[in-house]
Amino acid sequence: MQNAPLPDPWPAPRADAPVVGTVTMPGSKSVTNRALILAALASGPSTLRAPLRSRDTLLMADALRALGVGVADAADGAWRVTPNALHGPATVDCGLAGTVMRFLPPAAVLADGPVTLDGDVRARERPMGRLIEALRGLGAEIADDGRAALPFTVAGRGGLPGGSVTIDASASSQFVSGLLLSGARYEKGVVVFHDGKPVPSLPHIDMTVAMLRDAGVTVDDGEPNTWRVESGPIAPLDLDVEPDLSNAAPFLAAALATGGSVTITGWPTRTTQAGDALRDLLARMGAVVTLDDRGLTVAAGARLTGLDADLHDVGELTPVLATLAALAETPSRLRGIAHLRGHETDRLAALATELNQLGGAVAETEDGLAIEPRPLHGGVFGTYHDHRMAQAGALLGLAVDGVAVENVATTGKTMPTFTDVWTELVRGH
Ligand SMILES: O=C(O)C1=C[C@@H](OP(=O)(O)O)[C@@H](O)[C@H](O)C1
Ligand SMILES: C=C(OP(=O)(O)O)C(=O)O
Repeated sequence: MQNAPLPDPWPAPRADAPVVGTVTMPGSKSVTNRALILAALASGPSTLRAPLRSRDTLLMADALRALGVGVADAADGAWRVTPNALHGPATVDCGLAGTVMRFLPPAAVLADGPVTLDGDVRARERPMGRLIEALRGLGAEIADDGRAALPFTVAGRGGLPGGSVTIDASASSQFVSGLLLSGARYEKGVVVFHDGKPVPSLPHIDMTVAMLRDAGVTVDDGEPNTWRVESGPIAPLDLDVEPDLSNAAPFLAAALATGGSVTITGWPTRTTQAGDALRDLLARMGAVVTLDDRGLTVAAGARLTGLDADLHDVGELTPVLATLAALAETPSRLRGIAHLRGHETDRLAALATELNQLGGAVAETEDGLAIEPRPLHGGVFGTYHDHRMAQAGALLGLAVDGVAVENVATTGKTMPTFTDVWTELVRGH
């Protein structure tokens, strides 16, 4: 049976007691979409167990299917991916997924015909130009309408010379990850040099490198800002997808916003996921953090203090951390996150606007946010098609009367079960 559509705006549940509970997160978006690309380019069929099924990953699966790859549901919930020579003509809907718009074009150059990519209205504004230029530098032909953004058409020729390329990846680490993920299938492999302001989200590039190595690809990342991928086969994957640690952020923050305690099951003891930084960041805000056999438990400490942190490496945690900071006892300063202006929405502007509208004192700085705690009041929290803004609104609603989240369904970008899991956690059953 189909679930009833969610009300819009969605009245966020208010916590009338400390939030205490255990949550099992669905699979990681970043791992799932990397695994899909690698499996599509591998030398045999792959199995991806417990993959994330959400808008971003279903769009990636559909994109690969459009190119001739088999992505089939297995009885145990796994995805079986059967690679194939990639075919064009094909059209790809990137939605608002950075991982689709940045990981798919470097693979589409291997198709034997044209591949046209487009996405949501906002997707046409997300940074793409440097990646398009880099692919052209490696021998690809790409036709755009002069805006160096979506929509554009990759003239697949069944292969790419590859070689060395210099790219300014300061707008998104995904430019580098995209080139590395497909680089082993280029005739000369790929060497990517970054030249520009520091690359954000480096743990995500580490994840790319680790997953390539697990698939038998030789990668040298020993020099800063340089990544070398040797040409060669990609071994089939047999992978258990880790839980999504970034999507765990609002659930863990719920404990701190309400004086409670939340456990996320299956938290990996070793991971390249950026969300692992929550252990340190939440502890710096006063949480008691325990990683043991049950998973990761975050419990409220004596005080919820503000945070002074550089989030350059873990920018996707910002909407939840900024919202928690607005509920803290002392001011916060979040730095190193100018690139968030090119995310699902301009997240710095969106957070300042929405928190201030409910009584907050949030100022945009050149590279982040300055947050002064203030008593907040209810109202509609706008989300700008941004799943993490919707999570932020839900978090605020735990501690502030009368918060309603506009278009909470946008959480389906990475967690279609968000409102169900959230409501169950808050209600305690
Ligand atoms: O490669 C990835 O899976 C991601 C990289 C990061 O992108 P940026 O480097 O554009 O911030 C991150 O914010 C995004 O949520 C996922
Ligand atoms: C920045 C994000 O997504 P994307 O993969 O679309 O860039 C995010 O999930 O916070």
